[in-house]
Amino acid sequence: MNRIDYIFGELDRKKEKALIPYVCCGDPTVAFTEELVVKLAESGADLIELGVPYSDPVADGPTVQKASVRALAGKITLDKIFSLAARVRQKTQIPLLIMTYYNPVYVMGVDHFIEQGRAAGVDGLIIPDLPLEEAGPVQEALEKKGMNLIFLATPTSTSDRLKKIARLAQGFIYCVSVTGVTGARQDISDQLSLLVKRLRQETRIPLAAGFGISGPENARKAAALADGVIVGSALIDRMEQSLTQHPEDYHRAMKEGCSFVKTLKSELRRGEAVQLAGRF
Ligand SMILES: O=P(O)(O)OC[C@@H](O)[C@@H](O)c1c[nH]c2ccccc12
Repeated sequence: MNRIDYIFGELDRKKEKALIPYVCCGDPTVAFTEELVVKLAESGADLIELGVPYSDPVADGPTVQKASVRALAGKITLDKIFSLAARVRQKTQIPLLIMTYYNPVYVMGVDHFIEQGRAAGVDGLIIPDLPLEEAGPVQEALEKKGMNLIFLATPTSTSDRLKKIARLAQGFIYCVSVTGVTGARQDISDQLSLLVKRLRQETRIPLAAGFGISGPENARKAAALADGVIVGSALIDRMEQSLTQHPEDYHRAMKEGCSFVKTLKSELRRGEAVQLAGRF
């Protein structure tokens, strides 16, 4: 069994929801990301999204864009990200997902990219701009290495599309909770609840909600609907603020990030959120 299925099985047994932080690799340095990922795992994160910074993003909101600019300024590369993943893998068994636009995969070559990921102990890929219709070869290549392709479903996906996603999905489905770009928001929209209901009619695979989760309150709401939550911008915002107030105090920024993740996870351990989900 791969690490993704294993962790969702464990969470189900413990009646907990998954917390999936997104980190932007190399923001502000590779060493920071490396230590951060290990500490997030110790702070209650269940899976980690390792974001590949990209200069021409499609769905990144301002926070993720700024993080990517910082990482690119620090000369982050795919090779550095694979070796970062490999070093993290020496220290923790947390499932690692590489989140990247398709272009870097295409340029490196699908097989080579996947082989590098496998060697580094990566468990799956999330490729938001890879259309379902063209995902077949990538998914097959991943499958051969025991890795998963995580699909995204959005509030605007048609029923036909949701059916296809449900049929092909592995690991979990990334439920985009809003129409728009990434970034912390005040509240969880009704769109998420509808999307989850629609997907639930098609599949029992775990559903993780992302886009706009900004704190304990709306993490709990999202977790009441889905099996897990993905948090990117809100985590990056906290560390960025800390670094603005205390320049170069990386240790402090990392601590802030970890205590945020601890707070979020404690909401996802609460029984009431779990009962509402009704996966089984
Ligand atoms: O930042 P948010 O609103 O918490 O959402 C997670 C998101 O940042 C992360 O999963 C992500 C970063 N870039 C993306 C591009 C497409 C889809 C998702 C993403």
